[in-house]
Amino acid sequence: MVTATETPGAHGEDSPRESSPYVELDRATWAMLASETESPLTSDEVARLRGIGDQLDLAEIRDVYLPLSRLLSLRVRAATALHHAQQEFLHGLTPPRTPFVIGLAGSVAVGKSTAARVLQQMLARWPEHPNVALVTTDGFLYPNAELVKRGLLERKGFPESYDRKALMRFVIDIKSGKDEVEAPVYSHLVYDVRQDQKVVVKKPDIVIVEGLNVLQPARVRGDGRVGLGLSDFFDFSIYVDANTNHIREWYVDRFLRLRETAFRDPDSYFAKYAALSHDSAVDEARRIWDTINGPNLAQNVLPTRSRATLVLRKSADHSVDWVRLRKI
Ligand SMILES: Nc1ncnc2c1ncn2[C@@H]1O[C@H](COP(=O)(O)OP(=O)(O)O)[C@@H](O)[C@H]1O
Ligand SMILES: CC(C)(COP(=O)(O)O)[C@@H](O)C(=O)NCCC(=O)O
Repeated sequence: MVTATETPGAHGEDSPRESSPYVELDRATWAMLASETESPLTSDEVARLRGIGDQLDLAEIRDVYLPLSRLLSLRVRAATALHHAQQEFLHGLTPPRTPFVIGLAGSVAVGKSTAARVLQQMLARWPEHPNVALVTTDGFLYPNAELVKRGLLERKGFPESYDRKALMRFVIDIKSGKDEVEAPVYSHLVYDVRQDQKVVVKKPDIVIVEGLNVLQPARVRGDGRVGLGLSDFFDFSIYVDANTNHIREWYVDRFLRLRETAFRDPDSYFAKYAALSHDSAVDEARRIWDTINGPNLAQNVLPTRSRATLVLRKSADHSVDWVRLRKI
């Protein structure tokens, strides 16, 4: 028997206490949901998936990601059955197959990319859906030259810094079952979109779309009409969450580590920071956080959390403390 908090309770703030659409489970209760399933990843594989500063070990895989991959696999199977039933009803008016699309949102430096890579690997081990693609939305940022033209270079990551039409087209093409869909690629090293590179998604069973703003609702147009938003095409969505003060510390710590590694590359946009003293580097990282990533989190990212099907809440050491699931 699994016992859980019926309302968002101490951690939630997104809905009234009665008839909450959410159920909140502490880590131990969530872990029990997959207690009889064997973890498909070895400790070497887990080490390869770990991002800078992330706390990811076999216990995290077993307690947090195994129940999630079971739940997702169950939902993929149900979605496939529903698609087939509807296709029969519509006499083939719908595409013969449509991938299961997972949106994965959260702040800069919260560990979205590690969570997405882990899920990709774990979901690919299920024989029913071996082809799991991962696409990050940073490829859809406008190139720096265009951001400069629009006066948006200091707003990288804000909703308006993306080519939202192209991102929407990409997800619609994926959901329409196109055999091959291309996405642009962003390089953190050069801090810009790579004009010479593309990622090709071929006949995927599952696509994970990871990015800051994937849960943003559709915009109201000038004439008052509301179109479709990206998340209207998601079969499931995940928000990676943590206390904002912790995320700010993780961002600064990561900046200091990158200063010892990636920033040393002469091609790095941040090469100018490699020579900074420790204290000046901390000041610079805090400045970037306090002027760009922090305000974007508060104004655009965090307000979308209540839209997620699942919230993974991390504690100060990066391990997931509790999980909140939309139960209806
Ligand atoms: N300036 C940088 N140079 C090299 N790699 C970076 C830089 N900034 C971020 N990264 C890497 O890019 C990935 C995505 O980072 P980010 O968008 O902050 O999302 P998250 O930390 O939630 O995965 C991470 O693996 C991070 O380590
Ligand atoms: C590239 C990002 C906007 C993240 O994009 P995402 O993949 O979430 O769409 C972000 O990592 C970033 O570079 N922000 C700008 C400020 C900074 O350098 O941290």
